[in-house]
Amino acid sequence: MSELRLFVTVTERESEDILERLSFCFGEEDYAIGTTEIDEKADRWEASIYMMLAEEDEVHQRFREVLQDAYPSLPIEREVLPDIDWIAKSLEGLKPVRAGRFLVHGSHDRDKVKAGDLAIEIDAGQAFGTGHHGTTAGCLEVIASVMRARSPRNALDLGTGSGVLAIAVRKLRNIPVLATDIDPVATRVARENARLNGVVSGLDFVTAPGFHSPAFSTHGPFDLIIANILARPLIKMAPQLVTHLAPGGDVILSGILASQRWKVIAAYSGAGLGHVRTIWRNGWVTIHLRHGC
Ligand SMILES: C[S@@+](CC[C@H](N)C(=O)[O-])C[C@H]1O[C@@H](n2cnc3c(N)ncnc32)[C@H](O)[C@@H]1O
Repeated sequence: MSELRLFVTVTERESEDILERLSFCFGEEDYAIGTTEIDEKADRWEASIYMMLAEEDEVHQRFREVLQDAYPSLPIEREVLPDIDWIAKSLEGLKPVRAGRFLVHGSHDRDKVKAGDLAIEIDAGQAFGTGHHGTTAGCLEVIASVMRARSPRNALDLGTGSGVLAIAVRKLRNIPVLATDIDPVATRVARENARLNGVVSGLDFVTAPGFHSPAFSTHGPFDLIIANILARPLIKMAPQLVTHLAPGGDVILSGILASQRWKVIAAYSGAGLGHVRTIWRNGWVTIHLRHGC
C-alpha cells in the first residue's frame, strides 16, 4: 500500500513551530513528522507528516486543525511516495550516494565523481557506513551545514563504523578528529578507509565502548560531537556526552527512528542542549543540537 506525505511550505522558524504543534497533536502515534530545508537562501522549509494513503482524510483534517490558529490560510500540499522497488533497492548498494556536498562511492565508481564533489570512497565491507543508510546520509547532510555555519576547532565521531563521518569532517576542515568504536574491526577498517581517502594526519582511531577511554579527555572537550548509534544508548549517554562537549558546541545524533526522536531530544534538553533542527531520511531522523541555545 502506498505512503503519502502531507506538507506545508514555510520559513525555518515557522517549520519548527509547526513541527511542535504537529507533535503535540499526534503525540506518541506512529506517524513520522519532520522538517526539511528546501532552499537555504530563500529560507524555504517544508514541515511534513507521513501516513498510509488510507489515513489521508483523517490526518488532513487534523493537520488543518493544527494550523487553524496561527496559519489558517496555509495550503496543505500532498505527495504520494513511490512504492519501494525491492529489486532496485538491493542494487542501491552499488550506486554512489549524494548527501550535502558529499558523494560517497565505491572504488568501482571513481569515474562518477564530478568537479566540485567532495568525494569519499568507501567499499562495502566489515564496518557500517557506506552512505546508503538514512542515518549516515542524514549525518553527512547536517555535518555539511554545521561546517558551513560554524567553525569547530575539533570533533569527535563516536561509533565511527567505516569512518565515513570522520573522513567527511576532515575533508571539509583541517581540524583534529577523534573517531572511536566499540568494535576493533571497525576501527581497523576506518583507519584503512581514512588512508585510502588521503586524510591520515589529525585523525585518531581508538577502540572504546562509549566514553570509556582516556582518549576522550586527552582530545576533548569537543566543539562538534557526532554519534550515529541508536536511540537507547544515546539517551543513556546524554549526561556523559555533554561533559565532553565544549561550551557552545554542536551535537549531531542519528540512529534514531522518527517515533523515538522526542525521547532523545528530551534527554539532551535535560542535559543542557537546545534543539536546532531535525532532518528525516528513509524513516530515520538526524538531530542537530547545540549547547546553550
Ligand atoms: C550505525 S553505525 C554508524 C557508523 C558510521 N558512523 C555511520 O554513520 O555510517 C554504529 C556504529 O557504532 C558502534 N557502536 C555501537 N555502540 C557503541 C558504543 N557504545 N560505543 C562506541 N561505539 C559503538 C558500532 O560498532 C557501529 O560501528
